[in-house]
Order: sequence, then C-alpha cells, then structure tokens
Amino acid sequence: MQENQLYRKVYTYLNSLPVVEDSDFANLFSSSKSTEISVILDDNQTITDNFLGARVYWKVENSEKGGSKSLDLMMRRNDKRRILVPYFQHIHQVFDEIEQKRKEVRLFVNVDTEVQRDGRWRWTSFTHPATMETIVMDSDLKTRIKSDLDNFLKSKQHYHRLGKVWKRSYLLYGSAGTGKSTFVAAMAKFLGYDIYEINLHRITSDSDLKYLLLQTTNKSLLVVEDLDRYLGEKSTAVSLSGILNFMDGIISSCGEERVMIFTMNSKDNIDASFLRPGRIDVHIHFPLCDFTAFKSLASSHLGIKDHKLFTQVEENFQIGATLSPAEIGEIMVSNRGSPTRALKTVITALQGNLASRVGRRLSGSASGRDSEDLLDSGLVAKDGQNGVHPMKEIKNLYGLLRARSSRKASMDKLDMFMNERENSDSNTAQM
Ligand SMILES: Nc1ncnc2c1ncn2[C@@H]1O[C@H](COP(=O)(O)OP(=O)(O)OP(=O)(O)O)[C@@H](O)[C@H]1O
Repeated sequence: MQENQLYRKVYTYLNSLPVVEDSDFANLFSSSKSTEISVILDDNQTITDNFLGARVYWKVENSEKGGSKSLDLMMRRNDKRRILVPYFQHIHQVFDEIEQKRKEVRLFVNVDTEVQRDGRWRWTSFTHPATMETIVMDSDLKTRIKSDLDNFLKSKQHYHRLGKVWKRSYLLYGSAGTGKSTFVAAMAKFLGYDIYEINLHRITSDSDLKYLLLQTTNKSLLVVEDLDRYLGEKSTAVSLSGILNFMDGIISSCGEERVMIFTMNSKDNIDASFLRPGRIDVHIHFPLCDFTAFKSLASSHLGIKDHKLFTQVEENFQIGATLSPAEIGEIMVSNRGSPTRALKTVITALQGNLASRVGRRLSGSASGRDSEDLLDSGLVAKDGQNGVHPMKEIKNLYGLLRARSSRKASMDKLDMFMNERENSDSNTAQM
C-alpha cells in the first residue's frame, strides 16, 4: 500500500507546532546535528491548533491490531465549511517550507518483509562528506553531469508538455573503487534529495519490488547497486522483467521528480534489454586512475601540486600501469605524513599492478579488467589487430617493464613466465 502523503504532511506539520512541547507525552529525538532535539508527538495525545479564529483538535491514534497510525481531526461544525480547505492549504504550505529548510539528506534502506510494522523503509541521516567538488573525475564530464542535473531540476514543465514523467535515470559503471557509490552521495547532496537504497536481496518477488517503490517519496534518488552481480546470480527473487518494469514500467511512473541510479562493474555481461537506447537516460563510465586523476588525488589527499617523483609516476601510467582511485587514495591516506613515502608506495603499487597483470595475461588467466586496461593503454593490441602478433607486443611490454620495474619478486615471476612462453612458442607454429 502506498504511504498516505497527506498523513505525512499533517504529521510533520503538527510536530512543528510549539504546542507539541506542552502535551502530556512527547518523544525526544536527537538529530544528526548533535545540538538539535526534535520533539515528536506521542500516540493517543491530543493537541490544539488555531486557524483563522477557529480552534481545531488533532489526536494521534495507534491501532492496536495492525499497528497502523491515523490522525483524527475535530472542529466545530460551524467552522468546518469556512476553514477546512484553507486550513489544509496552510498545512501543505508549512510542510513545503519545512522540507525546503530541511537541508539534511536521509538515507532509506529496505528491511526484510517480516519486519514491516512501520513500512519497509528505515532511515538515518545521510552525512556522507562527498560532494561534486571532492569527486575526482574528468572536469568536462563533471561539468556536463552537473548541468544535466540542473536542467532536470528545472524541467517540470518540459516533461509535462511532452507527456513524460519527470524522472531521469543514470547508469554508473566501472571497476571496483572508482567512485560510483561516492558519486551517488555527491548527487544526492547536489540535488538535495533523499536516497532510497534498494537491496534486491531483501526483496521477495517482483510485486514486492513494486510495493517498495510505492512507499518512496518524490524528490528522491532510487539506487540499485551492483546490478550486474545480482543479475549474474543463479536464482534471484526478482526477475529480469521485474527489474525492467521497475526501471520504466507503469509502476515507475508513480511519483515525480525522481532520479534512478544503477551501478555495475561492467556492462559486458548485461542483458541487451537493459542497455537498449532510451531505457537508461545517461551512462557514465568511471575509469581507473590516469595521471591527471592521480594529480587531483595528490592535491586533495597530500596537499601537493608537484613533486620530483611525479615524473616516475607518470611513466608508470604511460606504460599501462593503473590502480583505482580507492587504492591510490588509501595509500595516500595511510602515508599522509610523508608525501615522498606516499608517492614511492604508489609507484611500487603501480609497478606491482602492471607486473601481475602482464603475468596473468602471459599465463592466459587475464581477467576482463586486465585485458581491457592493457588494451586501453595501447601497449597491447587485440589479437590479430594492426597486423602485429600479440605475443610480440607482450614481449615489447615485458622488455619495457623489465627495464623499469624495481619489484624483484614480481619480475622474477614474470621472467619465469617469459622463459616458459619462449620455450613453448618455439614448439608452436606462428598463426
Ligand atoms: N573518483 C573518485 N573520487 C574521489 N574518491 C574516490 C573516487 N573513487 C574512489 N574514491 C574513494 O574510494 C573509496 C571507494 O569508492 P566507492 O565505494 O565510491 O567505489 P565504487 O566504484 O562504488 O566501488 P564498488 O564497485 O566496489 O562499490 C571511497 O572512500 C572514495 O572516497
């Protein structure tokens, strides 16, 4: 059942009245800002409000049976016709003002079906410190995304004129630790929207997913993380079509001003129906670090814009080494007392990364990410491409790495692989 928006508005309005503090029973809550205390009306309490010279009474009822709550409104019969409609308009207006002032973003998570006395969502204040400014990404891309979000916020009339629901969807994809979740946090702050993080593992069926969607509010971000991993599982409670309906079926049109976000590590093994044009409005790739991203991280984490070791770091990126922003950020955080030590550790990690990826490729066990990164680096061509035999390119890369790497252990392993390959190659005909 959908949450009654009127109930929510009146409840918020009543709790904003100073008279709540005078009631016999009220509950005290502290908010994320430790100095703030909220006074919330207790069940079965009656409070009085005045409007246009009339006196009205509200009572919070809590039904013993289903645990559902209701609000009873009482006023003199003579006042009813005069004030009823303007009074509710006043409540709407005050509610909107309260929401505007409430800068705090909330994070909702879905709970198991068994624990549903007060609905399926539980929330907490969302205090993630990430903002669009702290996210490390290509600056042009960041500007384009910000203006896309800005346009969305101003486009109510535009969407309505086209007969479209005012919502937008984004797919964030890229390797682990490239900042997808952090970006969701930054988006929520930028838009001032609450986040509904949907844990598909806590959903029992397609209709359960619809039910959850009905209990979300407008001006919100609906987030499904690691969708590729969920869809790759053998048996799932929510079907492919259940998820497609959630994305853009009739049910997704309930409510307005929504942003849907899906994250994935890779689009490679995803059913084509997810990626068909028009299904998800914007696809954003989150890459592993390049030298430019590294410099941004060095500036934000170590406070340095330049350093004599930067050339060495750059060389490692040029020969195809790479790490995620999370990996580089972590090294910098743990060595923030000494930028030189931090940079040396980054260089060692980059060399280790390249050595182990080349090693895995030589042994034929390269992961998708390894192969893609090596291909991206331009140092290894796809099999048969450019007329250059891949093994020859690997040998070139190996030579380059051999000359530069200081990680003896990794290089010893690589030497072994190369020797084995040399021997087996001499017994195999060249293709
Ligand atoms: N592009 C980035 N800009 C700033 N910080 C980043 C970036 N990428 C990663 N980080 C940092 O690395 C950590 C992990 O990032 P995050 O969880 O956002 O990555 P992810 O792509 O969502 O990973 P996963 O796919 O494993 O969920 C965070 O602490 C975040 O601050």
